[in-house]
Amino acid sequence: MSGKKRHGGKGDNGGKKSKQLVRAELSEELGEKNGREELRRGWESGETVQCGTVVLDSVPFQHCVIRSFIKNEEFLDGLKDELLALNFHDKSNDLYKFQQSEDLKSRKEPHISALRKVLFEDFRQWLSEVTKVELETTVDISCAQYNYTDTLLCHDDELEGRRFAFILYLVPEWTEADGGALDLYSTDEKSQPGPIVKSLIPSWNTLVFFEVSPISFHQVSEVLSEEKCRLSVSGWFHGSSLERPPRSLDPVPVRTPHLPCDHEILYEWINPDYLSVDYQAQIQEEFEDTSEILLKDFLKEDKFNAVSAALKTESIEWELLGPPNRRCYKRAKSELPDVLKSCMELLKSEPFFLLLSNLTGLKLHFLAANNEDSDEEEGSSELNARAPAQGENGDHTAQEGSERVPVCYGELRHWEHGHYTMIHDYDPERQEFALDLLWFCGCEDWEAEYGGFTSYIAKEEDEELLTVNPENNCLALVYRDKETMRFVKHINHKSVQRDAILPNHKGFWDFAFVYNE
Ligand SMILES: O=C(O)CCC(=O)C(=O)O
Ligand SMILES: [Fe+2]
Repeated sequence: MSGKKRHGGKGDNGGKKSKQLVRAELSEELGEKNGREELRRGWESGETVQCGTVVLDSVPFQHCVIRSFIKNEEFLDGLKDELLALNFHDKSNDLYKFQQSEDLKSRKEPHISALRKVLFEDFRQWLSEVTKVELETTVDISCAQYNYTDTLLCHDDELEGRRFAFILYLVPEWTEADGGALDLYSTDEKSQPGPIVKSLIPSWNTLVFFEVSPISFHQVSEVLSEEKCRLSVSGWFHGSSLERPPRSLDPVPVRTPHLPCDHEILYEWINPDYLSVDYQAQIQEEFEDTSEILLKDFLKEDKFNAVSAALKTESIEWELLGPPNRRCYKRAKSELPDVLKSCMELLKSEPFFLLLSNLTGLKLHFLAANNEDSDEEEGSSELNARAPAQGENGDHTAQEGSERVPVCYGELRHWEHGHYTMIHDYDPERQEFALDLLWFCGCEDWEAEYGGFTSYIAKEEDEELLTVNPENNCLALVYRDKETMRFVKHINHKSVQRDAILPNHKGFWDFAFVYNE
């Protein structure tokens, strides 16, 4: 007998006897046969059914809310204590920020064990009866804490074997103003999530379950309460998954070759330090080592001020981009005030492509490749283009013999509270070699803890390779290979305090361009 080993939690006096005393029971209403039959019919027909403490609904997808889920209330207090005594790990990536407990599958604490038993025995059977879905005995359960600014962005839960998701909330008095709602998204004809059509506010001893399907898009909205902890136990009942239709690819942005333009444009716009041949050579050397570089004070001060002023005071039309399982930020429409239009043109211009070649060693301009064969030869352009080291880094998938023309795509973006991008399988940016350019404006007093930074990670591993923090007039150049993905971290509620004291803007802006050799 392994009675010697004690498993921690408060209220656990280790003995076998106390374990047997701790029992969780489902609310009596769940035991009633008539109710169960009515719910079964409701589930089958997709109609909304309220049956005592149980409410079934199929909009926007089949889900159910069960209030007073566990009969013995005092059991829940014991459960909560055991859960809070567990080790929690900070989890943070493009999709979420919250704390997760160690796996609850084999924890021996009496209340946790009893909850597992009631969920995966009694309740699983109830669920099978109501939904007529055969469920496996697989135990898949953990505990989560969402505190101030934590969130789990839009996702569908789909993973082989998951048939129903469940969440049991152990929260204090909770209102809409506390955030942390379980939001359900509607979907369009291509099964892409659109607007949120239902928000379930968590409440003590309420269990929500829903069918995991290609349209079960939901999120935990950001917790806005600075004091309350949104504690929950959640997991999945497994069974055969529903069929998954292919997802739609994001439209590939139209990439264009450089715009012909006089070299004067560089002297008008760019800090002259970056136009010095020697300094460019130094930068290129560093870039070739690390594949990234930050160039501070990149634009001349008057240009930076002019762009800043235009962003803050001129009227610009923005569109909010989705779908929410992939991105949420504002992109400027093409009609722009003159100075911003000129700035966009600068970044697309031929001299700028050549400047980027000189700063990075990438072949973004034919002049940059001229002296490919000879290291001694100096470049022949006005800027003395230096030979870039033509590494193994080009994705030369173009048809053989045809010279590939370097291209770019760029947008002006506005980042505010609630905005983010996510890594996903249908991104045309996946699996390519590219030079990313970010140039920032409106970032005064921006803190990393607000989010909004761009994080580069190695595909498949969650390993963070590089973080680019927004900083005024700073140009970030990052060379991305096929194994590298990036996202912009969710901008959280802490940023709102800063917004409140800034005179004329919220969040920040960036010009985001991608260049391909
Ligand atoms: O806590 C919730 O309300 C939902 C959690 C969730 O969606 C998940 O863990 O996948
Ligand atoms: Fe989920």
